[in-house]
Amino acid sequence: MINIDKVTKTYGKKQPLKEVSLTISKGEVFGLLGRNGAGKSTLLSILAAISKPDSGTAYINGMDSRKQKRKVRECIGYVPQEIALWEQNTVKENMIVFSKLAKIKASEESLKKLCSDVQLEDQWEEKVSRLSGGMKRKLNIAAALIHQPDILLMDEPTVGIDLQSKLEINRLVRKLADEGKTIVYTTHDLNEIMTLFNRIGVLKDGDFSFIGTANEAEEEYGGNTSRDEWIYNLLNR
Ligand SMILES: Nc1ncnc2c1ncn2[C@@H]1O[C@H](COP(=O)(O)OP(=O)(O)OP(=O)(O)O)[C@@H](O)[C@H]1O
Repeated sequence: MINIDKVTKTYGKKQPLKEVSLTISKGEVFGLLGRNGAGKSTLLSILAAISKPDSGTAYINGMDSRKQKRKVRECIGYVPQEIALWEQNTVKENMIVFSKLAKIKASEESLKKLCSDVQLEDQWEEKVSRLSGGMKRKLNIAAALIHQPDILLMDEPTVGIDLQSKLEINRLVRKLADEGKTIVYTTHDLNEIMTLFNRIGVLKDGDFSFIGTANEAEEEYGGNTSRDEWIYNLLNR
């Protein structure tokens, strides 16, 4: 469970987060939306205990992300926007390095199982530099799951990848939520906005301008306009 209580973050003259509050339940898939620069990655990095709020508190499973950084990181899996892998090593070698970094004594079998959960079993011995963009994303997701986190934070995990990988990632996200993991996921993808999330939240001018289901958003912003148009309005108004 995630409880964000009046979190503020300022960078110079910019204030992407102004006393933002939100509760996300266990097993929920929450779509974090907003225009470029709205503060989505800033909020994810605070939840991941990578950066600190200037004021307010983010509680992760009841723990203060600022004061109990190490314990918070143990229950968070973070998939960053930028793919971060050792290109000259194999999938297997990458998974072993990630498990060592996470200080987890994972068996080769369990690491391979995580890769097969993201349909990468055939690439186990393949060099990362030979993988497609979608495969690299899936490997980053498998790596984020090594320490069996309760919460998965995913920053645009499907941007710029092939349709098959995207659908596989979407299915995995729903499966992980069904198993009880809490997922916060940023996207600009219209289909994901409509179908993937239990709730969506739109960050605008430092706070949530909308929190609710996609259907509720459509009722509020839809009317006679096309889907593209009302989602544009949802993000911009
Ligand atoms: N380390 C930093 N130093 C200074 N400004 C920053 C820093 N990180 C983010 N910002 C600024 O804070 C604002 C929010 O950025 P953030 O990356 O959180 O937005 P975003 O919603 O994730 O955008 P995108 O959809 O483009 O990824 C932007 O104006 C950005 O330029």
